[in-house]
Amino acid sequence: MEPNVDVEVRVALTGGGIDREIDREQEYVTALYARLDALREEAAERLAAAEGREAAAVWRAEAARLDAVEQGLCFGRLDMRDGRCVYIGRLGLFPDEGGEPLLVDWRVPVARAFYTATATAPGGVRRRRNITTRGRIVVALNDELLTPDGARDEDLVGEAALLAAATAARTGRMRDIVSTLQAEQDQIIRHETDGVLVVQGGPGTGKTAVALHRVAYLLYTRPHLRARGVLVVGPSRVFLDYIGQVLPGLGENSVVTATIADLRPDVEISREDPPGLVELKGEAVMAGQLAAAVGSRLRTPEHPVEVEFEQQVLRLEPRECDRAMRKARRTRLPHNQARLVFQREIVEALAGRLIEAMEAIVLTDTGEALDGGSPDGRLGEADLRALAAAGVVIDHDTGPTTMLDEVDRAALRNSILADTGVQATLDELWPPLAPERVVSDLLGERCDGWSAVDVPLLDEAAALLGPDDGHATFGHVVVDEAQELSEMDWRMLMRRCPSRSMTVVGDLAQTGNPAGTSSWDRVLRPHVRERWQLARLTVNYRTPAEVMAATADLLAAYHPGTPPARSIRSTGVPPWRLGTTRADLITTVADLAAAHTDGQLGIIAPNALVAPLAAALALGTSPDLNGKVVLLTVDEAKGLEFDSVLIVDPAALLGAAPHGHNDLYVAMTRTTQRLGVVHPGQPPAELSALQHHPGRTEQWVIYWMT
Ligand SMILES: Nc1ncnc2c1ncn2[C@@H]1O[C@H](COP(=O)(O)OP(=O)(O)OP(=O)(O)O)[C@@H](O)[C@H]1O
Repeated sequence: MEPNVDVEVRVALTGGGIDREIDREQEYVTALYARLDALREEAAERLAAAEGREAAAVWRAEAARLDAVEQGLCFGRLDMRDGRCVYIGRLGLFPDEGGEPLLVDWRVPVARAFYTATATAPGGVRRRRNITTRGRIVVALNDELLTPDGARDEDLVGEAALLAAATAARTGRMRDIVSTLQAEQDQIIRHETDGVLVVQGGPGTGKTAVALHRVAYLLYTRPHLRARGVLVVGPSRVFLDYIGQVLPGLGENSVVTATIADLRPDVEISREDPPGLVELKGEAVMAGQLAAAVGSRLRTPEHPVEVEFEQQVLRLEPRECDRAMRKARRTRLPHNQARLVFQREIVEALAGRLIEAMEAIVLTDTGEALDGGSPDGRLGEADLRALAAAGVVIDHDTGPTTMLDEVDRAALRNSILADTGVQATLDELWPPLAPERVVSDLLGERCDGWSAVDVPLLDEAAALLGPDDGHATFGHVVVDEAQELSEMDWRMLMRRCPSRSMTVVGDLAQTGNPAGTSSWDRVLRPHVRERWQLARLTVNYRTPAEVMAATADLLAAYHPGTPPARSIRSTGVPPWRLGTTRADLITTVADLAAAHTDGQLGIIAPNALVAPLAAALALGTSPDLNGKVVLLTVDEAKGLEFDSVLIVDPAALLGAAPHGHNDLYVAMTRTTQRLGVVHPGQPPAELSALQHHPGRTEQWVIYWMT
């Protein structure tokens, strides 16, 4: 597809015309950087002056924000029909003396037209200009005149700049797209909902990019979120590393990024579960089972319980235990916290019994306690009559009416509580529990390490038991590759986000986790009922049309209702396959990798082949995103992209997991330019659309030629 630059503009921006325009913009951009430098200097001075005081943090953050916008400070300009000219950039800049802004922040309403104005709905804009800079130098301008006969493709704005970004070589780190955001993306970024916004879109439609820009937008427009915190959840550490530069590049350094497992750093993960178990452990019924397991540890005695305290035997009646238990449960506190209520009630009952016994002891007028009567020291009516007859004067008026004051009573309760016999009884009736114990008892497994899917179970147990100091909460949570989360993961995440303000992005056709989802409604409704909305992204900015065409059968077969995302470009290079033998598989991949020179190559292989391939390619078994060749599993490749992708043994990918077809789809859509598939034996039917590469195997370099 040709860049959609209006013909008039092409004419205007050729030869001397464009040079003059670039010079003019350079002057303006230079002035913007001068202003930025002045602000940086001021921030540095203020920081130095505030060092050691609380204000230092504010100035440190400001200095970081100003540093972050160095690249691409200004990237756009709107010429309005009313004659105004608005420069758009990564932050707002004002003249020293105040007045009209020199540069407006991309997040303010006036900047919105830069992303949404079209020839048919220009919104007061006459011309949109994309300004491309390298360092502080203006290197290109792309103009669109928003006249009725202007743009040809109403879906794409700033098309030349967009295509330049889409075809640029990848670096192993995601870049922000603030200068080329498209209208359907902008709409999501600025969506006003307070509830859950789900963004469903095919591969490469910008879901990750949009979610991260939405975070920057929300932090700008809802400043209270800075204090309450924003969490971005991704599928793997590799992925979080891949996206790690985007928010800092947008001036936002305060966001927490984590995988689900990272949210419980106290749990050490040392093993993997088979798919069947992963699926089982991810189901929401596990929460009910854990709650039932905790509840089943309470014991209401059928007969009185005898408690020994300081050589006395006290009896706790079943109804007293039952009452205490009901009172504790009514608090709806977690198990270990409700236990304190139960304990207080039981201690109170025992103390009451002792106090009653003590107060029943009758004193003489000289203050002596009279022994006798029943075994607990009580004197019955008959005893008293006998004593009176014996001439003992009982002091009913002046003698102390109670032996124990409040301090004595409190001391008595404390010593009951501290008594090991009493504690043993309490533990029997309402045992204190630890999450690890509850989970391992329920799973019936030896507790010899945890898998990643145990984490939400442990978190659930921690929440049931309380107090759970191990979890922070956030004002907004972004979930990327959200189709991978199990029902138990969702429960864990919802506990981190009491406000239920979330941006959830994913693609149901890419679900690889056997416990992942095939319905947004099913996973969200239990937590937010109707408070969620669906937005869609429809344009694929990553994968060339030729590659998407090769995935069409796969998508149609397994997700018949899902419309494919439309690629914005084609490369003219068809994806290819190469048959080999199992014996030659590793060396073939190594030869192909050695012949790849143009950009970054991602090799996506079944788990079992990672170790032998790593050895043959002299790579580590964990992916290194800085490498020219990156070796990864499909799980690790989720959300990532490479200039070229080589898929190894697709049949093994298809067969490895219940969602093998989705895994193959994910693997095929990671490329921005070229895709090759190496298969031992016959290719799987799902790849019938791929042509065998005509090249000869001794000329490996041909395979990557475009
Ligand atoms: N408006 C845009 N301008 C320039 N590049 C864009 C734009 N939107 C998306 N891209 C680029 O397209 C690529 C894919 O984006 P992203 O990873 O966010 O897609 P995704 O929908 O999350 O993909 P997937 O589901 O396949 O992981 C990235 O390189 C991103 O920078």
